[in-house]
Amino acid sequence: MALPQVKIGVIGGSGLYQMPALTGAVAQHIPTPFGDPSDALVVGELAGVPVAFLARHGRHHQLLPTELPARANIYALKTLGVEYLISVSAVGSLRSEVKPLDLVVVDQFIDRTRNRISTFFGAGIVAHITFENPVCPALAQVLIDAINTLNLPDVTVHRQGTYVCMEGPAFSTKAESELYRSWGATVIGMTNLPEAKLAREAEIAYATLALATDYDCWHPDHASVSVEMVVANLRKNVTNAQAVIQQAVTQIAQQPPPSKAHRALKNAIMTPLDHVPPATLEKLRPILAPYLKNPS
Ligand SMILES: CSC[C@H]1O[C@H](OP(=O)(O)O)[C@H](O)[C@@H]1O
Ligand SMILES: Nc1ncnc2[nH]cnc12
Repeated sequence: MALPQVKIGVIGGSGLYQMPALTGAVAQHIPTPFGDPSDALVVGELAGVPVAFLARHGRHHQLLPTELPARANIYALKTLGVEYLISVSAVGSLRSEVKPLDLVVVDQFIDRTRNRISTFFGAGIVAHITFENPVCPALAQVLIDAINTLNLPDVTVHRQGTYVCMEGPAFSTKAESELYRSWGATVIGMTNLPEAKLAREAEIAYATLALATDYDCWHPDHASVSVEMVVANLRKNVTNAQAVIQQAVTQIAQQPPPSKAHRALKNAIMTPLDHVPPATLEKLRPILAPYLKNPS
């Protein structure tokens, strides 16, 4: 049976394993050439707008950051027709002004992962996407506007910030935490960078709504991060996150923001497509479709 087509995707991280506001939800199991996604993609409507939701670590939080099938996740979302992808993530704060329970609309990343595959390319096709601005500024602005429109009581929003993506699963040492602070980074997590790269390769606009849950382990006046602390703070602000997503989705549906990400491969593919092995072209068909002579 043909899959439903949905323009907006949401990846929920720690603490956001489902979206109760999603109506008419149907679970879609979408196998991909890169394996199975983290879980079924749940397709339904948020305030009347079709949305696909995916629990990043699986609905029971059973996948480590290193084990996340990021390629399958992004590929499956692309197969559904997703053009805008909102990531919701728990992060540690590396700055005193970003307090636990604050929201950060991240605009930069630093890659400290060591054991992830963050490209769809290879196997006879080479491409180099531009990644100077890893987050789609137009989609990030939608998140900021959504937060401002909601006027949530007691919520501080930071309109930009650099997210260090570490390998995990252990949290950082104090020396690492201080190192990232000396680099000027704002928050730390373990998941978003591979997703952002793969979404760009798949020409999907990507933005992150980061929920600060702790001060990692650098702050002299605050206890070091623990799962207990992260979960307690997530419980408090996951409702806010869902409200922001619903508002953002409404705004995207009313006025889809133009995004350069939607043409990210235009000048990125090095290998002439007639020199790419047919099996590779077939595997990447949903991603390469606009550039193929015979797209369907
Ligand atoms: C439960 S604390 C560490 C865990 O939380 C974050 O996950 P996500 O980005 O999916 O919200 C962090 O990256 C770690 O995976
Ligand atoms: N301090 C931290 N480090 C890495 N990932 C996190 N997720 C939430 N808090 C974190």
